[in-house]
Amino acid sequence: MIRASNLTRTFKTKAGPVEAVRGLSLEVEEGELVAFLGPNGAGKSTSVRMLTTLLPLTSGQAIIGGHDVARNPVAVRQLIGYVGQGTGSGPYHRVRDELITQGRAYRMSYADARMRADELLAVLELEDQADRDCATLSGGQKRRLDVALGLMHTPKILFLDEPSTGLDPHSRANLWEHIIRLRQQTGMTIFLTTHYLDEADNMAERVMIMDHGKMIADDVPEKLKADLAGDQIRLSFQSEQDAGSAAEQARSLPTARDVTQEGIRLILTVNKGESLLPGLIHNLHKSGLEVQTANVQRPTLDDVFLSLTGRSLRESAELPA
Ligand SMILES: Nc1ncnc2c1ncn2[C@@H]1O[C@H](COP(=O)(O)OP(=O)(O)OP(=O)(O)O)[C@@H](O)[C@H]1O
Repeated sequence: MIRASNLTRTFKTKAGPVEAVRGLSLEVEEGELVAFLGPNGAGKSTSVRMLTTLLPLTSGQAIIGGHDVARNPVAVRQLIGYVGQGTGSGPYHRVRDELITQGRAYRMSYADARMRADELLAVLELEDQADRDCATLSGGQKRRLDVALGLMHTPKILFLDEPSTGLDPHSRANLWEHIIRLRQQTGMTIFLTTHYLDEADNMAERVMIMDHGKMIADDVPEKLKADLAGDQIRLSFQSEQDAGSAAEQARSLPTARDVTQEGIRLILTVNKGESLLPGLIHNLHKSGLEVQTANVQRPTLDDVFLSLTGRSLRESAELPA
């Protein structure tokens, strides 16, 4: 559905060229929900804008639904919906009218546009707001309207650029409920960029991580976490000496990637921590080492980014509170 090979985009600025995207290749199949993650300035928006025909490519090729974005942008635009970072609605227009105007821009008849607008108002639970000015909507309602605007022409692929940034947790969850329901109903392909690691982790079937204009990881979240980060088993002992002896024993485990001792505490980075823990405690007990406390921490996508780049995505993304 989406295929990009070797995409680059260089901006000319007074301070010199900025290589925002440096050889990006990716593939997204029909019906997939893919999240594009990366810190500020990684090149996510620039990539999405190229894929959606909004920005010319410096080099490379992008094919969307069989159409080349550079050669046949009109056909691509018919296939895709794009919801950008800023709100797309005019403040003094009524919500339903705004949707109808959008439909008319896609050459729908007034009757069809009106019907589709009412359908989307229902799906996105904006019926009660239909006759209100867009300016009076809450942040969450505005974002839902933006999504509805992007869906007026029934696109096969929806691009969402940071759809939930700035929304409170309740509105984020609500927006996601709507997006997931829409997807279940239509089987739409969804490509989104986000700063929210939990959102990418929970919602997306596949996560692509971008850094400095390049793709540095592309896989299902569970696999990225297992392969690149691993679980952390945290144990504590009665004495530093016991922790030291346990560390020695733990280092001989074939699946232990890292063993760190901090006083009476031991941190093991391993594969499949939960299934390893009971046997580990049993073996330590047999050696006369009593574990006082034990827990397993599952990795996050931030741990994946950290293991790939040595930086925390959370910090470099300057997340909103
Ligand atoms: N029109 C432009 N002119 C010059 N530089 C630009 C332009 N647009 C983007 N850039 C630069 O390209 C790089 C990538 O920007 P882009 O907006 O694609 O990143 P991003 O990953 O989407 O970041 P964010 O998460 O902050 O939205 C940045 O260094 C940015 O300053």
